[in-house]
Amino acid sequence: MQSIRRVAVIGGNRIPFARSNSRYASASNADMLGAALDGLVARFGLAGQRVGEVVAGAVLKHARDFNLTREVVLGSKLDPHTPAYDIQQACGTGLEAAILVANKIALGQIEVGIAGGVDTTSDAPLAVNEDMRRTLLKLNSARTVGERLKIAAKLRPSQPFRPEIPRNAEPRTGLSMGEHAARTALRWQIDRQAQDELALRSHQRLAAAYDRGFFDDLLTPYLGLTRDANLRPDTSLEKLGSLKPVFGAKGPDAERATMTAGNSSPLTDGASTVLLASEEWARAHSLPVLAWFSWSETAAVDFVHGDEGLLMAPAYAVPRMLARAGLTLQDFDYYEIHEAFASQVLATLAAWESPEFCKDRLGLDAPLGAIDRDKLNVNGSSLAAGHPFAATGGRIVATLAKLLAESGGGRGLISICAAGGQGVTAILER
Ligand SMILES: CC(=O)CC(=O)SCCNC(=O)CCNC(=O)[C@H](O)C(C)(C)COP(=O)(O)OP(=O)(O)OC[C@H]1O[C@@H](n2cnc3c(N)ncnc32)[C@H](O)[C@@H]1OP(=O)(O)O
Repeated sequence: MQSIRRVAVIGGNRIPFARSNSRYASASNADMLGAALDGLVARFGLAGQRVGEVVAGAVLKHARDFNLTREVVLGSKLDPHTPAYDIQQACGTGLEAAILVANKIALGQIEVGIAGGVDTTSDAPLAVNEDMRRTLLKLNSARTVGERLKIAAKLRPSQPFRPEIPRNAEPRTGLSMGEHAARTALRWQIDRQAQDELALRSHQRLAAAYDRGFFDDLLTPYLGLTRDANLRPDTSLEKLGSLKPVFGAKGPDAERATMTAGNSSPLTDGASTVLLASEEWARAHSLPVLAWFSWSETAAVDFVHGDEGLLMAPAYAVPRMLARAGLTLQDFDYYEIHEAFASQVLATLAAWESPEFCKDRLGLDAPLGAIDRDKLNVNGSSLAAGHPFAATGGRIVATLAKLLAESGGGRGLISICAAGGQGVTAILER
């Protein structure tokens, strides 16, 4: 048996994120992931090299993209002998890909790997309705003209085109991510002002990070964008406060709705990649280590039968990970909590502060307690940058690793909520 090895985060590269149906409206997942990968290959001199594995994914994929990542690798400057495959863990995809690569490096199965993610809601896969799909499949496999004509005759105007457009909703409840989060916001009594303040801080901090050049070596301009297009440096509490609630805004609790377009992450297009390696590989290639990838945990909640919030799984994953690592919630210099919605970040923090939640749900004698909010998402997060589902993990890993390198050391916590009631978390250290 090999012993476990340290896993280095060498760096990341992403393209600026764009709001859905804007600058990247005609770019495909393959185009965007390809652009992020090309930038990473160029930055770290990987052209012609055979990398151990490339693992990436997209939440929304066309049928033609059955192994999107391999196709992107074949179109890149990496050695074509580089194995590559897709994974899918909703918004946790990018981080889960990094965990997979990190674990293989830690076990000595590969020396270097690339994790990534991409998503576009502009170029979402569109399917025909079920009847039409089955008829078209039969038509495709018909052997004779006669058979084809017989099947085609069944296509009637009464069986119209009716496309099925993917919805940002849970199949088991039919509710959107936002509607689920609105229920959680009510349960935890998350107020509007606190959500708007979190959103404002996200924009201000992301803008400041851009202004000081923090993203210069984390980002490759793409299709004319050099910054995340959702970023609004000029937003204010007044503007945010004037927006109408969009989730939880119907039904008996409509009066108490708090979630708006300003304190919810927008539908976004974009891609990210991260380079991970063994210490030996990094040394042999004279590449500095930004941070070490140390612990990870994935949890799931029963939002279907139980009363657990859809996006609350990180509230369970983090304490499990802390227990294994022998750490407390306060033992961190930075907290990167993905901002799907401001209310979901605040509900997660409230759960960790709640003696009842920590006792009844986590089985702890004492609450995990509060975190220092000044250490939360210090370079902004998804409310300002946007959230191209599978690409968010890579954005966060690269941002946190660079932050740790820049500040000379410390420890950072990553927490990402995902559809399906799951949560993916990890720790980076330096
Ligand atoms: C998927 C997983 O696995 C887990 C997760 O992460 S769950 C999260 C998944 N993501 C989502 O669910 C996406 C949620 N977001 C949405 O569906 C949409 O963005 C939304 C419904 C919230 C808003 O959509 P929209 O109405 O098209 O937004 P948009 O037109 O841009 O904004 C509405 C208004 O707010 C304003 N606005 C938005 N953000 C603002 C800000 N920060 N400051 C000031 N004004 C702002 C806009 O300017 C616009 O104003 P006008 O109407 O005057 O032009």
